[in-house]
Amino acid sequence: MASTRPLGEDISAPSTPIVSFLGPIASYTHQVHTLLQYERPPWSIGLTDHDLAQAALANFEADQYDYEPAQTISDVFTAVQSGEAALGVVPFENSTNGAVIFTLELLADRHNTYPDINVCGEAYLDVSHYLLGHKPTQRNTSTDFQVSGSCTPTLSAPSPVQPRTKPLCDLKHVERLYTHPQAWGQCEIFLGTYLKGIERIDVSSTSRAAEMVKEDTSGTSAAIASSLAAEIHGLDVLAKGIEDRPDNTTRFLIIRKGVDDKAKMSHAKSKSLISFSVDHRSPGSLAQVLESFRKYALNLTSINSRPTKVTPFQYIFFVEFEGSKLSDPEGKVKGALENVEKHVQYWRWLGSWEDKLEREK
Ligand SMILES: O=C(O)C(=O)C[C@]1(C(=O)O)C=C[C@@H](O)C=C1
Repeated sequence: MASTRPLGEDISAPSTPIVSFLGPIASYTHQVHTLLQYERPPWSIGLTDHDLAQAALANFEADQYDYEPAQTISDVFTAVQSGEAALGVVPFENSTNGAVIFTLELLADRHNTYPDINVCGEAYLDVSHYLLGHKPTQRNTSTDFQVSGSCTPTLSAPSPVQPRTKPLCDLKHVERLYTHPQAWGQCEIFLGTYLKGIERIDVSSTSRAAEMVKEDTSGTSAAIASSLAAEIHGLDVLAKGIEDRPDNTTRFLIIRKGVDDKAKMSHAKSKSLISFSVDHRSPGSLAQVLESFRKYALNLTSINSRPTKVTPFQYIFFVEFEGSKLSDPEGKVKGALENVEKHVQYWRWLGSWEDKLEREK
């Protein structure tokens, strides 16, 4: 996608910086842009896939970047660490289903594969999942197609939770489902009501799931993906808005290589992320790390952990807090991090960026 031109001494440097995202196009990572959240806007009809990719990531000022789909989240990290991409977009957490462990695993960086990766931004995207596939043919249509939209009360579950939506057609022909592993947990009520027991196959992204359903000519596969993926792949919409909660939102992190010098001048409300490990034999060591933030009145916004993979049941922790290491006029972040350092075996600052969460007033 990108053309090249000499830039200083590095003749291989691309002329237009690249944004790497989890592809293929029409993944949610690709749609970190409000215009394409739910429907493809009228102006986009007739655009090529490449044009769409350009438009969808307009969060990054579309004309200033080229956008390149990566096959996995780790490919996004590799593209940024190698300098091939100027920025990368990776999912970090979902409001219904929690942390995206693939991204945490990469941020844990146990073998120092991504020493220069730095989080420089975040974006929130409302995620509405569609069930995509092929409408049943006459051969596999059930004659008694009815959808009540209600779960049958049983002795163990006398008041089952109701799905928010009903299928648009009979789903009896669906024999297998594809999606990104993060999406199952966002649609459990619908799946448990209408597609209970159907085989689930994990794939690298929701848009790849849609591609695979398109490739399966038997018509018996379905994907959980975006409405944009339905349009791009010409798939039938079998159900709309199948997520369990109307406020289903995914938070994406924007990563870059090295620190953004411009961020040093920012006075915006910020967040920062660190990773660390503590000596598990020493009681209270984690509490002492967390106490550092209380001492400097820095609000914590998330805590996660992943196994160290050195000793079973020992963890690498991730703590996110309000405040910026890059713009810290009162020295609160500096003070807290100096304190953290006293109580950890190892720690790493992973970045500070502008807080984009719209909080309820
Ligand atoms: O598969 C995609 O479309 C993605 O962008 C990944 C991803 C995720 O990993 O959280 C993003 C948003 C949805 O929550 C489901 C999947």
